[in-house]
Amino acid sequence: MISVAEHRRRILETVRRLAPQQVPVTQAQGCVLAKDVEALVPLPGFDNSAMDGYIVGAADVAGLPAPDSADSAEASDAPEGAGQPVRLPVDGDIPAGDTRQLRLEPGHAYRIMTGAPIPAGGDVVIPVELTDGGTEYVTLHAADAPGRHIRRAGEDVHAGDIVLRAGTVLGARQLAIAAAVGAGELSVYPRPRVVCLSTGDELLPPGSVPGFGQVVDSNGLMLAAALREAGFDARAGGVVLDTEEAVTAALDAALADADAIVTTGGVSMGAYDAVKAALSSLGTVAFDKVAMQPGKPQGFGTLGEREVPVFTLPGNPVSALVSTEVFVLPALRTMAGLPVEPAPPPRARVLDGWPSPPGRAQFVRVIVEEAQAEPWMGAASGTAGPPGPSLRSAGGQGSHVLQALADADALAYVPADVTRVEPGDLLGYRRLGQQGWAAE
Ligand SMILES: Nc1nc2c(c(=O)[nH]1)N[C@H]1C(S)=C(S)[C@@H](COP(=O)(O)OP(=O)(O)OC[C@H]3O[C@@H](n4cnc5c(N)ncnc54)[C@H](O)[C@@H]3O)O[C@H]1N2
Ligand code: MOO
Repeated sequence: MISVAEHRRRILETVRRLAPQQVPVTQAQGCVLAKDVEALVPLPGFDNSAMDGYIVGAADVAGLPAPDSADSAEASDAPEGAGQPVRLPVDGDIPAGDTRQLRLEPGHAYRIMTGAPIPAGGDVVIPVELTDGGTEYVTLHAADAPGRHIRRAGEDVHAGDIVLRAGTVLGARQLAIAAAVGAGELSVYPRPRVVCLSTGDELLPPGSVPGFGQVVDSNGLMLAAALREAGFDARAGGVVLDTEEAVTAALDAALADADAIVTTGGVSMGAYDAVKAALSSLGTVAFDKVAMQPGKPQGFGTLGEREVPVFTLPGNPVSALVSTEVFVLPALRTMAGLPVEPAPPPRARVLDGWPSPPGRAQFVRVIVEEAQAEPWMGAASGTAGPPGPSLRSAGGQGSHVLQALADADALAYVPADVTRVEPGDLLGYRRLGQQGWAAE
């Protein structure tokens, strides 16, 4: 038997980051940038209005009171005539998207909308609330200092600025700035494409009601979904019969476009273990017993000229998912240019206890009990944080037990030398089905 760490090391020493590709900015979500993104244009791209209102020259509104003093203007000791409303002719509307390069004449106004370009000669925007809202003529009651309510070209980003650095993971906010500064395509490490093959004569496609001796292929669906949840382009490749020929043909077909292949089933000691049979004469896949529960029978190697990594996982559903979390996801993250693990695993105290097999690391399906369900916006700043969460077993820990797997929030890790977990013990755990990677 080899250790979990040894098997992981062998996998991580074999897989390589995929070659960078140019992809449209609309398809780059979740990818890691391979090159810095430089702004083609400044942000904002032009001086524009932050309010719906009127754009006027500073000299025309110099005598108006500031908005917050408008009500008390008459009582002030301002000179005669100061504070009186100003009436200006309105030369037209400037809506957002107006590409005319307009000039504002002294003594005139334009009605202007939020986001619309400021005409030459315009100094200050008077929000519509401080006016009578006129369209031919407008009466203005108050005015701010010049520049107010104008968003200046380049105040956010200058043309030529690096807005995103190579290595950044492209999430929603990063995609927004890349698109805003005019990027059409980005150089990224692509998301690995993965095919998940389910081997077994007993398997029926999802949607079937199984008869005696039959089992629905839940693995293909589950693993492809888990990999997609983690940000990869995974698909279930369907059921493959337990013959060497069927497995060889399915692997050949998957090799056409997959960057990695995951199989489940057919890797233990059975007389019909077709995956072992097919791969013994193909590629570099080696089969090992790994000191873990569940997930003991494992195979890994590469296939074909592109040296596509192949993970042959055990067929028991819990074993397949645990193997995916422990071996497949770190490998795919490496191929995608991401850190091997999304973040250091948190640790929490165990509420109950359970036995753990001697000499094997145990991956336990657990419920994470939050100590305090406080909405994040309700937390008062400057006070001591709430106590951390606790862990309890999600139920049956057999490698066929789907209910506890479905109910669990996380996998807790019990080192190989521990034979019993006691209430109050501290265990590291990893949330299941969670995204949210941090860039290095
Ligand atoms: N004599 C021994 N027998 C077994 C050993 C061993 O060391 N000596 N190891 C056991 C362990 S541990 C595991 S894990 C399993 C792994 O077996 P295989 O990878 O060969 O998987 P199968 O035999 O094909 O299936 C096991 C189990 O899982 C169900 N299964 C398979 N594929 C799917 C699927 N796509 N969706 C849902 N369920 C699936 C299958 O029906 C079986 O019940 O071997 C032990 N045996
Ligand atoms: O190792 Mo198997 O994966 O326990 O059931």
